[in-house]
Formats: sequence, C-alpha cells, structure tokens
Amino acid sequence: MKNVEKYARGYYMPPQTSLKWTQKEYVTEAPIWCSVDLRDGNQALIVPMNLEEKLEYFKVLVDIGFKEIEVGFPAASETEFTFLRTLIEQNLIPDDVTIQVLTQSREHIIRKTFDSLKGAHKAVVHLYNSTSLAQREQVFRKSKEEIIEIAVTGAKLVKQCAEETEGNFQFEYSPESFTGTEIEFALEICNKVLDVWQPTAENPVIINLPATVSMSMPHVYASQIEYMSENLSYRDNVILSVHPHNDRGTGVADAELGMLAGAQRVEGTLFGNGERTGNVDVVTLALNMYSHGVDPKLNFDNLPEILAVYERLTKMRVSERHPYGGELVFTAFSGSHQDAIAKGMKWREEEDRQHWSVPYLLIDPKDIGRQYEGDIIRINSQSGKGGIGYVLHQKYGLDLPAKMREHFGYVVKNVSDHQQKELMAEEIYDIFKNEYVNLRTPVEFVKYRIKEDDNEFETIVTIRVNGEAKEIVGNGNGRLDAISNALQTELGFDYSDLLYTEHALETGSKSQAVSYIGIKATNGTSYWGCGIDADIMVSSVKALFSAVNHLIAE
Ligand SMILES: CC(=O)SCCNC(=O)CCNC(=O)[C@H](O)C(C)(C)COP(=O)(O)OP(=O)(O)OC[C@H]1O[C@@H](n2cnc3c(N)ncnc32)[C@H](O)[C@@H]1OP(=O)(O)O
Ligand SMILES: CC(C)C(=O)C(=O)O
Repeated sequence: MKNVEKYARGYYMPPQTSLKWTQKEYVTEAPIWCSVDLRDGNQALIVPMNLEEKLEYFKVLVDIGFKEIEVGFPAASETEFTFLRTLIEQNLIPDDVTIQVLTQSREHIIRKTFDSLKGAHKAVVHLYNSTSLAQREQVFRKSKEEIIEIAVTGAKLVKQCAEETEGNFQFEYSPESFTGTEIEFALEICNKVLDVWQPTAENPVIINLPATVSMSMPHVYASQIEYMSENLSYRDNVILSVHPHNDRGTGVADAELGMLAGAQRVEGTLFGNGERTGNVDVVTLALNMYSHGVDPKLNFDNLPEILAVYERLTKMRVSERHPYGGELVFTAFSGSHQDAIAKGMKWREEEDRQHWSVPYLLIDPKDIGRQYEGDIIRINSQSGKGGIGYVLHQKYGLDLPAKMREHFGYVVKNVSDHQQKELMAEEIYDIFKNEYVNLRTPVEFVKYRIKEDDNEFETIVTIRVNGEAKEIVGNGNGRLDAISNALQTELGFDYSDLLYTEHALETGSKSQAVSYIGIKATNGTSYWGCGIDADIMVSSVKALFSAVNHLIAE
C-alpha cells in the first residue's frame, strides 16, 4: 500500500513493564459492568433514540442485570435531559441500579448535568477531557499543564455541585483518548483528579481508561492498564475501568487483557454498538466468560429476544457472523462439521454428561435461547450424510441406516448443487419421500395374502406393473422372504443381502412403522428403499418395492 509510512508511530508502552497479566489464563470473576448503550451507543446512531425508545432500552438493560447504566449526556439535548428526568421523577430506577451521566469539563455543562440529577438517590457523574498528544496539539492547542487545569477545574466543580445537590454521587474520570496519551502524562492527570476527589473506601472513584481509538495491539493496552493499576494514587479506593472501542477489531481482546491486567470494571454496549466500529461488545465479553465456566453475572439466556429489541430500537443490524448473537454462528453447513456435531450431540444424549464439549460449538446454543433445530445444522451442497441424517432425525424422527444415509446424502447434495440453494428441512423430507417412500413405478405394491405352514410361507402378491394389475406367487422361510422371492421370479433378476431395519414413528397421535431395506444387485451395487405404514409388515413390503424400483431403474 502506497502511504504506509504515514502511519508509523509509537504506542506509549509503560516505562517499566511487568506484564504479570501474561501469566493469567482467563478472567476468573465478572467485572462491574457498565452499559454505555444509552450514551456512547446512542450518540453514534444515525437517529438517536427518542424518549420512549430509551425508556424501553433502559428496561432491557435492567432485565439483563446491569447494575450501572450510563443513561446519557444530559446537557446534550432536550431528549437526553427529559429522559433522565423521567427516570427520576417516575421512579423507574431500581434500588440496586446506579445511573451514570457524562459531562465535559465545562462549567455550564457540569451545572446542567447536576440540574438533570435533582432528586436522584444516587448517580455516577462521569467527567472527561481529552489528553492525547493529537488532541492537545490540534483540538485544544494547549500545553500539558493547561490540559491538567481543565481536568482539575472540572473535578473541583463536580465536587462542589455534588456537595450542593441532594443525593449520593460517585465520581468517574476519563482521560479521553487515553491510548494516544503518553502513559506517564495519563497517570499524572488521573492522580491530579484523584487528589481533588479524595476517594475513600465508602466512596471510591472510578478511573476509566478508554481506548477511545484503539491504536495498538491488545498487549500494549494491557501493559498500559497494568502500569496504571500499579501506579495510581489511592489505588485501594479506585475502581479501575476500561472502555475499549473496536477500531482494530480488537475491542474484546483489549477488554479481556485489560481485565487480566487489573481492570475491575468494563464499559461497553450490547452487540458493540458505538462510535465508528463500536464500543466493546458486552454480550461477547460476558459469554466468553461463560464459555470459560465463569458466571458473567449478566443474563443472556434469551439472546434472540434481546437482539430483536436491540435491532428494532437502534435500527442497527447484527451481522450473521457476530459472536453468539449472529444468525449463523451456531450453524454448520459443511459435511464434516455436521457429522462431528451430530455425533457429539448423540454422545451427549447417550449419558447425562455435564461438561460441554460438542465439536465446533463453543457453548450449548440452548443456554442462550437458540434452538438446535434449524440453528445448528443447515443443508446445502457442502453438506454430508451426517447433517442430512441429523435433520431427518430431529425434525421427522427418521433414523436411516448408515449406508442408506450415505446414499441419500448424495441425492440431497445433488439437488442443492443443481438448484444452488440451501434446502430447508421440509424440502429434504420431500426429497426423501419422492426418492423412497413414494417410489411406486414401475412396480407398485397393492396387497398380499400369505399362508404359513411349519415356518414355510407361501404368498400371493397383487402388484401393478406399469399400471397393469397382476398377481405373483412366491415361497420363503419368512413373509418378506416369500414376497421378495415372488418379485425376483416375476422380474427375472437376482439380488441378495436383504438389509432390513425398522422403527416406530410418532406422527401426531398415531404411531406408524418405518422400514428401510437395502438390496445388493449381482454387480455389487446397493439400492435402498423405505416404506411407511401403520402395519409393520406392509411398511417392510413397501420398502422392498421401493428398493427394487431403484434397481430396475438402473
Ligand atoms: C469519546 C466520546 O465519546 S466523548 C462524548 C462525546 N459525546 C458527545 O459529544 C455527544 C453530546 N455532545 C453535545 O451534544 C455537544 O457537543 C455539547 C452539548 C456537549 C457541547 O456543544 P457545543 O459547545 O455546542 O459544541 P462542541 O461540543 O463542538 O464544543 C467544543 C468545545 O468544547 C471543548 N471541549 C470538548 N470536549 C471537552 C471536554 N471534555 N472538556 C472541556 N472542553 C471540551 C472543545 O475544545 C471546544 O472548545 P472551543 O469552543 O474553545 O473550540
Ligand atoms: C467519554 C469517554 C469514556 C469515551 O466515550 C471514550 O473515550 O470513548
């Protein structure tokens, strides 16, 4: 690419790197989650949510289990202000939920923010100003000292307003654009703000270190978080928070490594909505944790419902490949994946197995409200017998013998390949019926009579050959054997190795028998048939005729 030299830059690695976080395998405890959907997510929407939409979204967040929710930027607009007033005046904030509001470090904005908070029992007031080299030089055109002054002046005013306003206020400070800030300067400015706020064990201060723009690889961010965690003043009374964005596609990695490095709190949004490429996706973070056997303390056991509300209110779309929520993320189309999943699911059914280890599926889709049927195995020309057999079994209760499954697999693949489309379960079942169950030409079974004498059977079978009715006669040491012999004599060719299986099939309140029959022609080729009937013997005879019709057609 021609302009690559434009982008060479340093990443502000800490002066001493201890990298203790690299020794940890996974996050062992849920962080304090703070949803910023209604603020950072909302400010990035083409049309920000209206009052009713924000109220509905707030309820969804509460139901998921968020205990901290940044509800907006009250000084930004009338809707934002009114939303906050509605939450407070209509008493819509549960006792165990703390709302959070964002403010720039500007006097009129801070004062308006506190106006919006009147009557709130408790709230986090979140103050920010940009600290990065780029913002200092280009946006603010101020020295480091002047930038510290903005933060400290704002922090003092926030403290004063909190003292003048009834309610319990906790403070949060973000050195916005932290990842573009020299790490020692970020530490200095945070410590200056902490000096103003004087955090205590009863009222700790949140220091939030945003990857406002994610610039470096995740290990750099983690090293920065660890450095801040180890060097912040009042550390015991500071809650260290991360707020990653997803510019490099590493928002989740940033948050996870950030937690390993000492972050106790995470700010993010559902499905990663937010500025540009979005905020970190809390659903993915929480369910990643769940997949490690750690309770994330957020409830996503009905993710499809949450996703539907999210898409309706934000008018954003969750991509098919989005972790956990995406339509296709538990779906296998390809044969070998389907085969392994179908076998893995069967292995689970055989015994009560606690530990989830089904190949290709990170978690059990059912745990987050996804269905097996139609969700995990879908059929196209990349699919194989395992998946096709699984669909027929799950949806229609058919349990094809292994060899027949193989034959039918190719039949289905052929249809899908030629039609260049995915086949739904109903279509597969139709192909199955046309291929075997309804195959009645050239020879159609009509009825049979049978006599038994000392385990010797003699039968007269009524058949129709190319539409013409006739009776054929045969003997054998079993009913099916006798009928098969009658057919072979009439048709004048041989087959052997009659392979027969059957099982019951519940259709509505009625039970039917399904029989599968495989026959081998003298040239070694196998042919398969299936019959379904309330009478088990009739189902076997129909299966035999279906297999024989395949043989004749060759
Ligand atoms: C990374 C983030 O997501 S931060 C949050 C961003 N979210 C939003 O901005 C959404 C809501 N914002 C708004 O509605 C508006 O920006 C308002 C109401 C807050 C402010 O509106 P306005 O004053 O009209 O405009 P604007 O935001 O452009 O103001 C820019 C001025 O504020 C200054 N400023 C910006 N951020 C801050 C800050 N955090 N602290 C102090 N000053 C700041 C700028 O330097 C600029 O100063 P100048 O007037 O001397 O040039
Ligand atoms: C206000 C801060 C935390 C922010 O939204 C960001 O830096 O992305």
